Amino acid sequence: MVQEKAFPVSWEQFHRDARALTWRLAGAGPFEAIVCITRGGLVPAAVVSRELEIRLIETVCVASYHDYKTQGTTEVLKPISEQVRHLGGAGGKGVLIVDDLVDTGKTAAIVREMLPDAHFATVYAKPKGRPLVDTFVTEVSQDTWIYFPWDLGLSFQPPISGAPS
Ligand SMILES: O=P(O)(O)OC[C@H]1O[C@H](OP(=O)(O)OP(=O)(O)O)[C@H](O)[C@@H]1O
Ligand code: HPA
Ligand SMILES: [Mg+2]
Repeated sequence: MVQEKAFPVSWEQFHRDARALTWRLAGAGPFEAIVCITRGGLVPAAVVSRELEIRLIETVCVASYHDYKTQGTTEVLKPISEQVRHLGGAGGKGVLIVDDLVDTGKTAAIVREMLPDAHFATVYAKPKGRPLVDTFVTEVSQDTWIYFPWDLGLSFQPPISGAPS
């Protein structure tokens, strides 16, 4: 899909939104562990784990967008450890899965299958992936590209009215 709109997020805004996610999750627990979907889930998982005082953190390593904005085959580079898979029964009850966003929902569908009873949380959601998420903070349209602070740098911005003369 052509991404027509841009949604740039600063570190401060991301921190605020990740905290807002934690407020929404407060009544959904208790959670014994967090499974963070790398790499995008690492930053919100750090904030959520701090706020909910969860110290058992596991990763599931999934790569889907190999080129900028272009989705390729979704690869699971590292699965969820047996220790965490067996918490609270085989389905993952009491486990919180965290990612930065859900877009098409492909990544979320793969990880959900690993732990069907876990609670799935993202900071941002696009309409296609939204049904796969239990808790999120902000929805953006499908044709919006979210620019995360760890992918950005300071650069010249042309005036909104057009290119500079
Ligand atoms: O809903 P989807 O269409 O599957 O897209 C969402 C996923 O895409 C991004 O990860 P990416 O594969 O770019 O890897 P990264 O987290 O290492 O940046 C993002 O962090 C989500 O995990
Ligand atoms: O909108 C997005 N922004 C950053 N990474 C992404 N991966 C899938 N969709 C997005
Ligand atoms: Mg990711």
